[in-house]
Order: sequence, then structure tokens, then C-alpha cells
Amino acid sequence: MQVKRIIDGAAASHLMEPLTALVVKAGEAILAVNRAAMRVDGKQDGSPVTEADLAADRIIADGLAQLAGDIPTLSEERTQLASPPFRASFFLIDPLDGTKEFVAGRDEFTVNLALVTSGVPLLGIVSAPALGLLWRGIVGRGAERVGFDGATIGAAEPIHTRKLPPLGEPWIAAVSRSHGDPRTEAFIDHRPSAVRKAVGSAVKFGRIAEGSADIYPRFGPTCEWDVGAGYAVVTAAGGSVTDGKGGALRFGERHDGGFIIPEFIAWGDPQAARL
Ligand SMILES: Nc1ncnc2c1ncn2[C@@H]1O[C@H](COP(=O)(O)O)[C@@H](OP(=O)(O)O)[C@H]1O
Ligand SMILES: [Mg+2]
Repeated sequence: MQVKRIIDGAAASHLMEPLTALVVKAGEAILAVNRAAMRVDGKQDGSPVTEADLAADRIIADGLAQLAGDIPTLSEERTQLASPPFRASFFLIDPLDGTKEFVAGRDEFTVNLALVTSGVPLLGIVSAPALGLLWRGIVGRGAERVGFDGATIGAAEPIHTRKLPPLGEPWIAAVSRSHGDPRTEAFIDHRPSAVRKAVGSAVKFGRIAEGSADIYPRFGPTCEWDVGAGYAVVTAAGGSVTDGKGGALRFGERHDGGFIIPEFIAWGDPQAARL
């Protein structure tokens, strides 16, 4: 029987640099694709997939096999190969999050990579290749923002979420540019002084983690690979990510092969979750 590996925070910290290099390499492959000439296919769920999604997925799959081949992986582009539930540690990957942004020629798309242990994201990297910026963190060990140019990775800068501004002062709600929904709108409408900021993909989690946005509510469905890496980064930076009612989220544990997260809220200031 295969021994299932449990990666803790200390072991995860040894993986952070090689995983960062891998995510940056996947981003280079995405940027190398000519968006004007590429083919855009539709997936069964209606979302687009391009050669860039597949190229990034291949690089990450090969890299993870070399780096930690005994840890299972769940990728958006390879769900048929996954065998949930994942009880120990597994990698959770969205090789190109915000494909609609990418196809539309905008810059807010990301490579998301999380290491989940016992149902909870522990390590996360959210990389925005076209912005030359990534956000990364390990829960309990802090979060960082790192600039990069091609394969050259700059110095890491510690980041922290910010406290919710005092009552009456404006605060920023990050919202999807491509997938609005009425319940998210109502949630924000109920909170006075909230200013909406449309941001594509998991860049929203990065903005919460660095303290330039306060809340990212999402009352429409996303998938576990859209959220796992951002969950770890925001939590490591001092925030929290909950279900729509403030309860815990779990990852990789569903038996039915579904990976939908019906709703979640990322909070920069965990105290604000009580608002
Ligand atoms: N109805 C739905 N069901 C599942 N996931 C959805 C969805 N609508 C949007 N998403 C997810 O939201 C992501 C885009 O986020 P945003 O709207 O914040 O830019 C998409 O990621 P992909 O681009 O990787 O497919 C997609 O997976
Ligand atoms: Mg996605």
C-alpha cells in the first residue's frame, strides 16, 4: 500500500522556492502564446480552454512529478486523473485562472498552485505573469509578494492584510470582472461605504493579502482550484477565507468527484467576518 505523505509547514517551506520557479516557468509558457492567433475551445462546463492552459498544465505536471512525485495532484485540466478524496497532502492547481481575461487580451490572469494538507490549504502561490507579480504564503509562516521578469525572480517582500477601515470610511470589495451574480451584489449593497473594484482571476486574493482590498465575496460557484492557493495566501497574510456563512471550507474531500465551492468570502480582517 502506498504511504500517504503529510506535508507540514516546515516541509512546505523547503518546497516554496522550487514551486515558485515552476509557477514562474508555467507563466512564461502562457505569455509565449500568441493570443491573437490561438484557438479557443469550450469545455463541457462552458468555460474556455486554450493551448496556454494546456502548456502551463504540462509544465507544472512534469515539474511536480520531479519535485514531489509521491504527492497526488488535482489540476483543473486533469480532473479525470484525480481520485478524491485526498486524505493526506495533495497539490491543487489551476494552470490558467481567468482564461476569459486572457482570451480578452487583459492582464489579470493567474497560475494558482496550492499544497493542501488534511483538507486545508497550507501553501499557496498565485502568480500573475502579465503583471510580473506573485503572491505566496504558508499558513502560520507569513506571506510575501515577489516581482519577476521572465525567469528572473526578484526579492520577496513581506505582506499583510489590512484592518477594515473605520465605520463610514470607504473600503474595497474585490469582485469578478467576468462572473457577476445578484447575491454577491446584494451582500456588498448591505455594507455601507463598500466600493467595488473589478479584478480578474485569483489576483483578487493577492490584493486582499497585500492589503489593497478588504473583502472578496463570491456567492456564485467557483471550483476548488480557483480558491485553494488564494485561501493559503490570504490566511498566511493574516486574513481568512470562509464559506458564505463564516464557516470552514474543506478541499479535496468530496467523494462525488465534484469540486465546486458554491460560495465563499475572503476577508482581509478576520474581525470583519462578524459584520
Ligand atoms: N458557474 C461556475 N462554475 C464553476 N466555476 C466558475 C463558474 N463561473 C466562474 N467560475 C470560475 O471562476 C474563474 C474566473 O474567476 P473570475 O471571474 O474571478 O475571473 C474561472 O476560472 P478559469 O478561468 O480557470 O476557468 C472559473 O473556473
Ligand atoms: Mg480558474
